[in-house]
Amino acid sequence: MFSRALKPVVSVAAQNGAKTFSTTSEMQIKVAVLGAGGGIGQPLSLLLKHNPLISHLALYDIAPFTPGVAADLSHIDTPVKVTGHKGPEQLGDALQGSQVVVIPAGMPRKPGMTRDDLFNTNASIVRDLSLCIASHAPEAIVAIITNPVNSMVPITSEIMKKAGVYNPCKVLGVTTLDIVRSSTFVGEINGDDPRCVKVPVIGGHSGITIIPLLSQSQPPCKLKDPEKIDTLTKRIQEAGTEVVKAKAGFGSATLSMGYSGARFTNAILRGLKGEQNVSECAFVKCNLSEAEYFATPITFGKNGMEKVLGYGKINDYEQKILCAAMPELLKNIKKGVDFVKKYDK
Ligand SMILES: NC(=O)C1=CN([C@@H]2O[C@H](COP(=O)(O)OP(=O)(O)OC[C@H]3O[C@@H](n4cnc5c(N)ncnc54)[C@H](O)[C@@H]3O)[C@@H](O)[C@H]2O)C=CC1
Ligand SMILES: O=C([O-])CC(=O)C(=O)O
Repeated sequence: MFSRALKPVVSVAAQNGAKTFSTTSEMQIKVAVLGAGGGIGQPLSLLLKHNPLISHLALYDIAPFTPGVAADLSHIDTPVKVTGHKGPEQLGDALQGSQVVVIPAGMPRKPGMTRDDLFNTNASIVRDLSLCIASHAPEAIVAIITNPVNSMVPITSEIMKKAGVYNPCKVLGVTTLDIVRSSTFVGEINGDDPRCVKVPVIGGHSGITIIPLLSQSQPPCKLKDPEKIDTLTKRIQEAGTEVVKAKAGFGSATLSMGYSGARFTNAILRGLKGEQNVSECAFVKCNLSEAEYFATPITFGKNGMEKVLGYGKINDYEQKILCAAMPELLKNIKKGVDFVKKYDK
Protein backbone atom coordinates (compact mmCIF):
# COMPACT_ATOMS: atom_id res chain seq x y z
CA MET A 1 0.00 0.00 0.00
CA PHE A 2 1.34 3.48 -0.87
CA SER A 3 1.67 5.96 1.92
CA ARG A 4 -0.10 9.29 1.56
CA ALA A 5 3.25 11.02 2.04
CA LEU A 6 4.56 9.43 -1.14
CA LYS A 7 1.51 9.95 -3.28
CA PRO A 8 0.21 13.47 -3.60
CA VAL A 9 -2.58 13.47 -6.19
CA VAL A 10 -4.06 16.11 -8.46
CA SER A 11 -7.65 16.10 -7.36
CA VAL A 12 -11.04 17.71 -7.68
CA ALA A 13 -10.27 18.95 -4.16
CA ALA A 14 -7.18 20.73 -5.41
CA GLN A 15 -8.95 22.11 -8.47
CA ASN A 16 -11.59 23.64 -6.25
CA GLY A 17 -9.20 25.26 -3.84
CA ALA A 18 -9.23 22.74 -1.00
CA LYS A 19 -6.13 22.32 1.03
CA THR A 20 -4.53 19.10 -0.12
CA PHE A 21 -2.59 17.15 2.44
CA SER A 22 0.56 15.39 1.38
CA THR A 23 0.82 13.60 4.69
CA THR A 24 -1.67 11.24 6.30
CA SER A 25 -4.64 13.32 7.41
CA GLU A 26 -5.74 12.58 10.97
CA MET A 27 -9.40 12.03 10.22
CA GLN A 28 -10.34 8.90 8.29
CA ILE A 29 -13.41 9.46 6.16
CA LYS A 30 -15.44 6.68 4.60
CA VAL A 31 -17.72 7.65 1.72
CA ALA A 32 -20.38 5.29 0.35
CA VAL A 33 -21.71 5.69 -3.20
CA LEU A 34 -25.10 4.02 -3.67
CA GLY A 35 -25.72 3.36 -7.36
CA ALA A 36 -21.98 3.22 -8.01
CA GLY A 37 -22.25 1.00 -11.08
CA GLY A 38 -24.31 3.45 -13.12
CA GLY A 39 -23.68 6.18 -15.65
CA ILE A 40 -23.07 8.73 -12.89
CA GLY A 41 -21.85 6.32 -10.22
CA GLN A 42 -18.78 5.17 -12.16
CA PRO A 43 -17.24 8.54 -13.15
CA LEU A 44 -18.20 9.94 -9.74
CA SER A 45 -16.38 7.07 -8.02
CA LEU A 46 -13.38 7.56 -10.31
CA LEU A 47 -13.12 11.20 -9.23
CA LEU A 48 -13.65 10.34 -5.56
CA LYS A 49 -10.84 7.76 -5.77
CA HIS A 50 -8.60 10.79 -6.39
CA ASN A 51 -9.84 12.77 -3.39
CA PRO A 52 -7.17 12.99 -0.67
CA LEU A 53 -9.81 13.72 1.99
CA ILE A 54 -11.27 10.20 1.61
CA SER A 55 -9.74 7.12 3.22
CA HIS A 56 -12.33 4.50 2.15
CA LEU A 57 -14.72 4.47 -0.78
CA ALA A 58 -17.51 1.89 -0.53
CA LEU A 59 -19.22 1.22 -3.85
CA TYR A 60 -22.74 -0.22 -3.66
CA ASP A 61 -25.16 -1.11 -6.45
CA ILE A 62 -27.70 -3.82 -7.15
CA ALA A 63 -25.77 -4.50 -10.38
CA PRO A 64 -23.82 -7.78 -10.10
CA PHE A 65 -20.69 -6.26 -11.65
CA THR A 66 -20.21 -3.76 -8.77
CA PRO A 67 -17.28 -5.69 -7.19
CA GLY A 68 -15.68 -5.53 -10.65
CA VAL A 69 -16.00 -1.74 -10.75
CA ALA A 70 -14.40 -1.66 -7.29
CA ALA A 71 -11.57 -4.00 -8.36
CA ASP A 72 -10.95 -1.84 -11.44
CA LEU A 73 -10.81 1.40 -9.42
CA SER A 74 -8.71 -0.18 -6.68
CA HIS A 75 -5.80 -0.51 -9.12
CA ILE A 76 -5.50 3.28 -9.44
CA ASP A 77 -2.45 4.47 -7.52
CA THR A 78 -4.07 6.69 -4.91
CA PRO A 79 -4.33 5.80 -1.20
CA VAL A 80 -8.14 5.57 -1.10
CA LYS A 81 -9.23 2.03 -0.17
CA VAL A 82 -12.07 0.82 -2.44
CA THR A 83 -14.57 -1.92 -1.58
CA GLY A 84 -17.43 -3.25 -3.72
CA HIS A 85 -20.84 -4.32 -2.38
CA LYS A 86 -23.66 -5.78 -4.47
CA GLY A 87 -27.26 -6.55 -3.66
CA PRO A 88 -29.34 -5.49 -0.65
CA GLU A 89 -27.69 -8.02 1.67
CA GLN A 90 -24.37 -6.15 1.27
CA LEU A 91 -25.76 -2.62 1.67
CA GLY A 92 -25.29 -2.60 5.46
CA ASP A 93 -21.57 -3.31 5.11
CA ALA A 94 -21.19 -0.52 2.56
CA LEU A 95 -22.90 1.94 4.90
CA GLN A 96 -21.36 0.91 8.21
CA GLY A 97 -18.99 3.66 9.39
CA SER A 98 -19.69 5.96 6.42
CA GLN A 99 -19.67 9.67 7.25
CA VAL A 100 -20.89 10.64 3.80
CA VAL A 101 -23.38 8.77 1.59
CA VAL A 102 -23.87 9.87 -2.02
CA ILE A 103 -26.92 8.52 -3.87
CA PRO A 104 -26.96 8.40 -7.67
CA ALA A 105 -29.10 5.19 -7.69
CA GLY A 106 -32.17 5.16 -9.87
CA MET A 107 -33.57 5.46 -13.34
CA PRO A 108 -32.56 8.30 -15.69
CA ARG A 109 -34.89 10.07 -18.16
CA LYS A 110 -35.54 9.12 -21.75
CA PRO A 111 -36.58 11.70 -24.37
CA GLY A 112 -40.10 12.99 -23.76
CA MET A 113 -40.03 12.31 -19.99
CA THR A 114 -40.03 14.88 -17.21
CA ARG A 115 -38.03 14.32 -14.05
CA ASP A 116 -41.33 13.83 -12.24
CA ASP A 117 -42.03 10.85 -14.55
CA LEU A 118 -39.18 9.09 -12.71
CA PHE A 119 -40.97 9.43 -9.37
CA ASN A 120 -42.73 6.04 -9.30
CA THR A 121 -39.55 4.06 -9.91
CA ASN A 122 -37.08 6.16 -7.96
CA ALA A 123 -39.18 6.94 -4.88
CA SER A 124 -39.12 3.35 -3.66
CA ILE A 125 -35.40 3.01 -4.45
CA VAL A 126 -34.56 6.11 -2.39
CA ARG A 127 -37.00 5.10 0.39
CA ASP A 128 -35.38 1.67 0.77
CA LEU A 129 -31.85 3.07 0.68
CA SER A 130 -32.82 5.73 3.25
CA LEU A 131 -34.28 3.10 5.58
CA CYS A 132 -30.96 1.29 5.51
CA ILE A 133 -28.99 4.53 6.02
CA ALA A 134 -31.20 5.30 9.04
CA SER A 135 -30.27 1.97 10.62
CA HIS A 136 -26.61 1.57 9.55
CA ALA A 137 -25.28 5.13 9.18
CA PRO A 138 -27.74 7.40 11.00
CA GLU A 139 -25.12 10.11 11.52
CA ALA A 140 -24.03 10.25 7.87
CA ILE A 141 -24.39 13.30 5.64
CA VAL A 142 -26.56 12.18 2.71
CA ALA A 143 -26.18 13.79 -0.72
CA ILE A 144 -29.05 12.91 -3.06
CA ILE A 145 -28.50 13.01 -6.82
CA THR A 146 -31.44 10.77 -7.81
CA ASN A 147 -34.29 12.52 -9.65
CA PRO A 148 -36.67 14.07 -9.06
CA VAL A 149 -34.44 15.72 -6.42
CA ASN A 150 -37.33 18.02 -5.41
CA SER A 151 -39.24 14.94 -4.17
CA MET A 152 -36.36 12.63 -3.14
CA VAL A 153 -35.00 15.00 -0.47
CA PRO A 154 -38.42 15.09 1.27
CA ILE A 155 -38.60 11.26 1.06
CA THR A 156 -35.22 10.75 2.75
CA SER A 157 -36.07 13.43 5.34
CA GLU A 158 -39.42 11.79 6.21
CA ILE A 159 -37.80 8.35 6.52
CA MET A 160 -35.13 9.77 8.83
CA LYS A 161 -37.82 11.51 10.92
CA LYS A 162 -39.74 8.24 11.33
CA ALA A 163 -36.55 6.50 12.40
CA GLY A 164 -35.89 9.29 14.93
CA VAL A 165 -32.51 10.17 13.37
CA TYR A 166 -33.39 13.21 11.25
CA ASN A 167 -30.92 16.05 11.10
CA PRO A 168 -31.99 18.59 8.44
CA CYS A 169 -28.36 19.69 8.05
CA LYS A 170 -27.45 16.20 6.85
CA VAL A 171 -29.96 15.63 4.05
CA LEU A 172 -28.80 17.56 0.99
CA GLY A 173 -30.14 17.56 -2.57
CA VAL A 174 -27.39 17.93 -5.19
CA THR A 175 -28.09 20.78 -7.61
CA THR A 176 -24.43 21.54 -8.43
CA LEU A 177 -24.87 20.68 -12.12
CA ASP A 178 -27.18 23.71 -12.50
CA ILE A 179 -24.43 25.94 -11.14
CA VAL A 180 -21.75 24.25 -13.26
CA ARG A 181 -23.86 24.76 -16.41
CA SER A 182 -24.61 28.38 -15.55
CA SER A 183 -20.89 29.09 -15.08
CA THR A 184 -20.09 27.38 -18.37
CA PHE A 185 -22.72 29.21 -20.40
CA VAL A 186 -21.98 32.63 -18.88
CA GLY A 187 -18.25 32.01 -19.29
CA GLU A 188 -18.81 31.28 -23.00
CA ILE A 189 -20.86 34.47 -23.44
CA ASN A 190 -18.43 36.66 -21.51
CA GLY A 191 -15.27 35.11 -22.90
CA ASP A 192 -14.25 34.28 -19.31
CA ASP A 193 -12.76 31.07 -17.91
CA PRO A 194 -15.94 29.31 -16.64
CA ARG A 195 -14.09 28.16 -13.50
CA CYS A 196 -13.91 31.82 -12.44
CA VAL A 197 -17.63 32.49 -13.03
CA LYS A 198 -20.05 32.12 -10.11
CA VAL A 199 -23.83 32.12 -10.64
CA PRO A 200 -26.11 31.10 -7.76
CA VAL A 201 -29.04 28.88 -8.80
CA ILE A 202 -31.98 28.68 -6.40
CA GLY A 203 -35.42 27.03 -6.15
CA GLY A 204 -35.26 23.37 -7.10
CA HIS A 205 -33.86 20.97 -9.67
CA SER A 206 -36.40 20.50 -12.47
CA GLY A 207 -37.57 22.69 -15.34
CA ILE A 208 -39.06 25.96 -14.17
CA THR A 209 -38.02 25.36 -10.55
CA ILE A 210 -34.38 25.93 -11.61
CA ILE A 211 -33.85 29.68 -11.04
CA PRO A 212 -30.43 30.97 -12.13
CA LEU A 213 -29.71 34.36 -10.59
CA LEU A 214 -27.91 35.85 -13.58
CA SER A 215 -28.14 39.32 -12.00
CA GLN A 216 -25.75 38.05 -9.30
CA SER A 217 -23.22 36.51 -11.70
CA GLN A 218 -19.61 37.22 -10.71
CA PRO A 219 -18.10 38.54 -12.91
CA PRO A 220 -21.32 40.12 -14.21
CA CYS A 221 -22.96 38.44 -17.20
CA LYS A 222 -22.40 40.65 -20.25
CA LEU A 223 -25.92 40.03 -21.57
CA LYS A 224 -28.13 43.04 -20.87
CA ASP A 225 -31.02 42.54 -23.31
CA PRO A 226 -33.95 41.10 -21.29
CA GLU A 227 -34.90 38.76 -24.16
CA LYS A 228 -31.39 37.30 -24.26
CA ILE A 229 -31.39 36.90 -20.47
CA ASP A 230 -34.70 35.05 -20.77
CA THR A 231 -33.28 32.78 -23.50
CA LEU A 232 -30.20 31.99 -21.38
CA THR A 233 -32.35 31.35 -18.29
CA LYS A 234 -34.48 28.88 -20.26
CA ARG A 235 -31.38 27.18 -21.66
CA ILE A 236 -30.11 26.59 -18.10
CA GLN A 237 -33.55 25.32 -17.02
CA GLU A 238 -33.68 22.94 -19.99
CA ALA A 239 -30.00 21.95 -20.09
CA GLY A 240 -30.75 18.48 -18.69
CA THR A 241 -33.32 17.95 -21.45
CA GLU A 242 -30.74 19.13 -24.02
CA VAL A 243 -28.50 16.23 -22.92
CA VAL A 244 -31.37 13.73 -22.76
CA LYS A 245 -32.33 14.59 -26.35
CA ALA A 246 -28.72 14.47 -27.57
CA LYS A 247 -28.21 11.03 -25.96
CA ALA A 248 -31.34 9.91 -27.84
CA GLY A 249 -32.62 7.27 -25.44
CA PHE A 250 -29.27 6.34 -23.87
CA GLY A 251 -29.72 8.23 -20.62
CA SER A 252 -29.15 11.71 -19.27
CA ALA A 253 -26.15 13.71 -18.07
CA THR A 254 -23.63 11.36 -16.48
CA LEU A 255 -20.12 12.82 -16.94
CA SER A 256 -20.95 16.43 -16.06
CA MET A 257 -22.99 15.03 -13.14
CA GLY A 258 -20.10 12.81 -12.06
CA TYR A 259 -17.94 15.95 -11.98
CA SER A 260 -20.63 17.96 -10.17
CA GLY A 261 -21.25 15.17 -7.63
CA ALA A 262 -17.53 14.94 -6.89
CA ARG A 263 -17.32 18.71 -6.45
CA PHE A 264 -20.31 18.70 -4.08
CA THR A 265 -18.93 15.74 -2.09
CA ASN A 266 -15.62 17.55 -1.83
CA ALA A 267 -17.38 20.58 -0.32
CA ILE A 268 -18.98 18.29 2.29
CA LEU A 269 -15.59 16.73 3.07
CA ARG A 270 -13.86 20.11 3.40
CA GLY A 271 -16.56 21.16 5.88
CA LEU A 272 -16.15 17.90 7.80
CA LYS A 273 -12.41 18.53 8.02
CA GLY A 274 -13.06 21.92 9.61
CA GLU A 275 -12.35 24.22 6.68
CA GLN A 276 -14.29 27.50 6.99
CA ASN A 277 -16.52 29.24 4.45
CA VAL A 278 -16.85 26.35 2.00
CA SER A 279 -20.00 27.01 0.02
CA GLU A 280 -22.13 25.49 -2.75
CA CYS A 281 -25.82 25.64 -3.61
CA ALA A 282 -27.95 22.71 -2.42
CA PHE A 283 -31.62 21.76 -2.10
CA VAL A 284 -32.14 21.78 1.68
CA LYS A 285 -34.67 22.28 4.43
CA CYS A 286 -34.85 25.99 5.18
CA ASN A 287 -37.33 28.79 5.65
CA LEU A 288 -36.41 31.11 2.80
CA SER A 289 -39.77 30.63 1.07
CA GLU A 290 -43.14 28.97 1.62
CA ALA A 291 -41.54 25.71 0.42
CA GLU A 292 -40.14 23.49 3.16
CA TYR A 293 -37.14 22.66 0.97
CA PHE A 294 -35.40 25.11 -1.33
CA ALA A 295 -32.16 25.30 -3.30
CA THR A 296 -29.92 28.04 -1.95
CA PRO A 297 -26.27 28.82 -1.33
CA ILE A 298 -25.16 27.18 1.94
CA THR A 299 -21.91 26.67 3.83
CA PHE A 300 -20.59 23.35 5.10
CA GLY A 301 -19.24 22.37 8.51
CA LYS A 302 -18.67 19.38 10.77
CA ASN A 303 -22.37 18.50 10.68
CA GLY A 304 -23.08 18.96 6.99
CA MET A 305 -24.92 22.17 6.23
CA GLU A 306 -23.66 24.86 8.58
CA LYS A 307 -25.41 28.00 7.39
CA VAL A 308 -28.14 28.88 4.92
CA LEU A 309 -26.68 31.87 3.11
CA GLY A 310 -29.89 32.78 1.31
CA TYR A 311 -30.01 34.49 -2.04
CA GLY A 312 -29.99 38.24 -1.32
CA LYS A 313 -31.49 40.78 -3.67
CA ILE A 314 -33.05 39.47 -6.86
CA ASN A 315 -34.42 41.52 -9.75
CA ASP A 316 -38.03 41.74 -10.99
CA TYR A 317 -37.51 39.12 -13.70
CA GLU A 318 -36.03 36.63 -11.21
CA GLN A 319 -38.83 37.39 -8.74
CA LYS A 320 -41.36 36.65 -11.49
CA ILE A 321 -39.87 33.28 -12.45
CA LEU A 322 -39.50 32.37 -8.79
CA CYS A 323 -43.23 33.05 -8.22
CA ALA A 324 -44.06 30.98 -11.31
CA ALA A 325 -41.98 28.07 -9.95
CA MET A 326 -43.48 27.90 -6.46
CA PRO A 327 -46.64 25.86 -7.23
CA GLU A 328 -44.56 23.20 -9.03
CA LEU A 329 -41.96 23.10 -6.26
CA LEU A 330 -44.64 22.79 -3.55
CA LYS A 331 -46.31 19.98 -5.53
CA ASN A 332 -43.03 18.07 -5.94
CA ILE A 333 -42.26 18.35 -2.22
CA LYS A 334 -45.75 17.28 -1.16
CA LYS A 335 -45.56 14.27 -3.46
CA GLY A 336 -42.43 13.06 -1.65
CA VAL A 337 -43.87 13.65 1.83
CA ASP A 338 -47.17 11.94 0.91
CA PHE A 339 -45.33 8.95 -0.55
CA VAL A 340 -43.76 8.18 2.82
CA LYS A 341 -47.06 8.74 4.65
CA LYS A 342 -48.86 6.36 2.29
CA TYR A 343 -46.13 3.75 2.66
CA ASP A 344 -46.66 3.88 6.42
CA LYS A 345 -50.32 2.93 6.22
N1 LIG B 1 -29.24 15.79 -9.47
C1 LIG B 1 -28.86 15.96 -10.71
O1 LIG B 1 -28.42 17.06 -11.11
C2 LIG B 1 -28.88 14.81 -11.67
C3 LIG B 1 -29.54 13.66 -11.37
N2 LIG B 1 -29.56 12.60 -12.23
C4 LIG B 1 -30.30 11.40 -11.81
O2 LIG B 1 -29.39 10.44 -11.29
C5 LIG B 1 -29.97 9.13 -11.38
C6 LIG B 1 -28.99 8.13 -11.95
O3 LIG B 1 -28.67 8.44 -13.27
P1 LIG B 1 -27.66 7.52 -14.12
O4 LIG B 1 -26.47 7.19 -13.32
O5 LIG B 1 -27.50 8.15 -15.43
O6 LIG B 1 -28.54 6.19 -14.28
P2 LIG B 1 -28.02 4.70 -14.59
O7 LIG B 1 -29.21 3.89 -14.98
O8 LIG B 1 -26.87 4.74 -15.53
O9 LIG B 1 -27.47 4.21 -13.20
C7 LIG B 1 -28.29 4.02 -12.11
C8 LIG B 1 -27.69 2.94 -11.25
O10 LIG B 1 -28.53 2.79 -10.12
C9 LIG B 1 -28.54 1.41 -9.80
N3 LIG B 1 -29.68 1.07 -8.97
C10 LIG B 1 -30.98 0.92 -9.30
N4 LIG B 1 -31.69 0.58 -8.21
C11 LIG B 1 -30.83 0.54 -7.18
C12 LIG B 1 -30.96 0.25 -5.80
N5 LIG B 1 -32.12 -0.07 -5.26
N6 LIG B 1 -29.86 0.30 -5.05
C13 LIG B 1 -28.65 0.62 -5.59
N7 LIG B 1 -28.46 0.89 -6.88
C14 LIG B 1 -29.54 0.85 -7.66
C15 LIG B 1 -28.57 0.72 -11.17
O11 LIG B 1 -28.18 -0.65 -11.06
C16 LIG B 1 -27.59 1.58 -11.95
O12 LIG B 1 -26.28 1.08 -11.84
C17 LIG B 1 -31.22 9.31 -12.23
O13 LIG B 1 -32.36 9.35 -11.40
C18 LIG B 1 -31.00 10.65 -12.90
O14 LIG B 1 -32.21 11.28 -13.28
C19 LIG B 1 -28.91 12.66 -13.42
C20 LIG B 1 -28.22 13.79 -13.78
C21 LIG B 1 -28.18 14.98 -12.97
O1 LIG C 1 -32.21 16.02 -17.01
C1 LIG C 1 -32.13 14.96 -16.36
O2 LIG C 1 -32.98 14.08 -16.36
C2 LIG C 1 -30.91 14.74 -15.52
C3 LIG C 1 -30.67 15.96 -14.73
O3 LIG C 1 -31.24 16.18 -13.70
C4 LIG C 1 -29.85 17.01 -15.34
O4 LIG C 1 -29.12 16.75 -16.31
O5 LIG C 1 -29.90 18.13 -14.84
